Amino acid sequence: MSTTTGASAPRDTARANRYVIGIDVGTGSARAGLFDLEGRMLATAKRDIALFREAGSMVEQSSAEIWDAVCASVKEAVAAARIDPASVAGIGFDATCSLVVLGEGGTPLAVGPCEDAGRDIIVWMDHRATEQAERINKLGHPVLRYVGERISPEMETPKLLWLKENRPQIFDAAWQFFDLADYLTWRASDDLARSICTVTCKWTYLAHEQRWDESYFRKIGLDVLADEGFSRIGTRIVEPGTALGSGLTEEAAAAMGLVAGTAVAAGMIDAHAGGIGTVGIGGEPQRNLAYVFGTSSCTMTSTSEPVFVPGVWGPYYSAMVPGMWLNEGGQSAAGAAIERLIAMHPAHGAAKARADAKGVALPVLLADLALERAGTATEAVRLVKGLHVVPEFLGNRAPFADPEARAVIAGLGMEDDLDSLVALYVAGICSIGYGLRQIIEVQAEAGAHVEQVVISGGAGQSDFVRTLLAEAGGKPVVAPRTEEPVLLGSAILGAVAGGAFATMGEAMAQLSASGSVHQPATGAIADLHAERYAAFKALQLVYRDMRAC
Ligand SMILES: Nc1ncnc2c1ncn2[C@@H]1O[C@H](COP(=O)(O)OP(=O)(O)O)[C@@H](O)[C@H]1O
Ligand SMILES: O=C(CO)[C@H](O)[C@H](O)COP(=O)(O)O
Repeated sequence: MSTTTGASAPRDTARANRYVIGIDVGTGSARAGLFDLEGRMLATAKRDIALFREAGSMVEQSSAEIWDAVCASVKEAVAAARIDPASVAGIGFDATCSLVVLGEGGTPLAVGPCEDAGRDIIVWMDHRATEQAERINKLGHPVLRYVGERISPEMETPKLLWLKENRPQIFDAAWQFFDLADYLTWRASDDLARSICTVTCKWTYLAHEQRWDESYFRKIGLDVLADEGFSRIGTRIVEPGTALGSGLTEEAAAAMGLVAGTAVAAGMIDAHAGGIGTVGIGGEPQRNLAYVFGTSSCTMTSTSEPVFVPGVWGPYYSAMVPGMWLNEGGQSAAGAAIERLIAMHPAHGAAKARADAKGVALPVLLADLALERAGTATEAVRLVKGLHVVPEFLGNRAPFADPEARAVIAGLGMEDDLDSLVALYVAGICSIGYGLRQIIEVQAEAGAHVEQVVISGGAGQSDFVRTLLAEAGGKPVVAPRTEEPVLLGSAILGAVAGGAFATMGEAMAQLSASGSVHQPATGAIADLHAERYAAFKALQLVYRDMRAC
């Protein structure tokens, strides 16, 4: 699928007819967006990518498939925009924080028991390393202060430990372990540099001290990585947006339909690219909480000084906005939780057929139906009538850092009609908003205050969702001007690497702007959300106490 828009040429002649490309690899798809140097997207293209699930919370992907999807998307976007490939100043990559395992010469290695080398990625949402994470947490090493006190099984060191303990032949044979974004920049440029963003947020690199902590690796049982001088996980750590190697290799350029030597930027995790594409709004990143609502959700808060919030990842130095500290929260399942919630309802099949016939995704159809039935997005909460959801199907990422938390649904009846499915959908979206509110409150108590939420991600494109999040979450939700803030964030990296802007700060300030603003609820609707938020917290708590039996 690709789309083109008929934007007029940029006013600044030095910047006219020069373009940048952003690539975003989410959980479900790889996408490329081609932007001019005023932040307008001229074309985009997308390829879906496969996800393989196995018993034991295992979720795997293929790096070769993802690379091919990236190249095909770039080629299609460039062709759709009808630009001269030589006018592309730079290319940036973001991706989910999944672990790629490659053997000598870059050959894929099977990460799981199915022994399929076509599955060489342990996906971020894979919880196979929960036991390893728990063991690491019990050791209480000081680096854990910089991951919100508790390492998550979604991070890379527990996953590496799992590989070493469960698939030692693969662990030993591995030539490089990459975060997915770093794998992509290596494929593009042949440069093994890692991004500060990936290794600080997911691998325990201490960016504020510019070092790995050897004692951590030794203490948790990954001493071999320290013995090797970290050569398999990264010895050159660079700022996102740094120009890598000599730009695109001949091979990568041919696969993408671009010119060899085109600047390739050190990349970022996808949520962080969403942050870069949005927090520059208003010129004061610390006022804005970047909320990236896709398969998962991420809350990205920037501060000048480190703020330690137990249960919220970080503080990470310079991992998103250069020179600022980052706290990262959110939920492991957000869009995925809504999908799971509605899939359980008896009317799901019929509703899905209706959505397919209209050519829209089911959550989009349900949002339209809720709006139709309620009259306004604000009134939609009244459709919910006693239905409460805690959507923690894949644990609580923040503020409890509890991967074993589970979802609660209260108030179900025998209804099997479309209206009750619509109500369940609305209750689910409200609960995503209550989870956001809980993180904002806990962070504020610790000293990280935000004034507004700037939204990105696939689910964040819906005005209905934005309004409900503002009303349930209790903060204004600002939609960026661009319809693709994550792709824009990634393109900003490419623009800096290509020399179109001197710094990330300059590029962010010039290319991000706000669109619509959705205000928190007032009056009776605010009271209703306050009551429902209290119910959300009560259910969360009561289930935590009873889940062992
Ligand atoms: N209106 C909506 N309401 C709820 N969820 C939505 C809506 N639109 C999209 N989504 C969800 O957003 C997710 C896709 O977002 P996207 O950012 O493209 O995903 P990713 O980058 O994780 O692959 C899916 O889980 C999808 O169901
Ligand atoms: O952990 C994360 C960021 O730190 C993300 O949740 C992960 O990368 C998946 O992203 P998405 O929901 O966009 O597919």
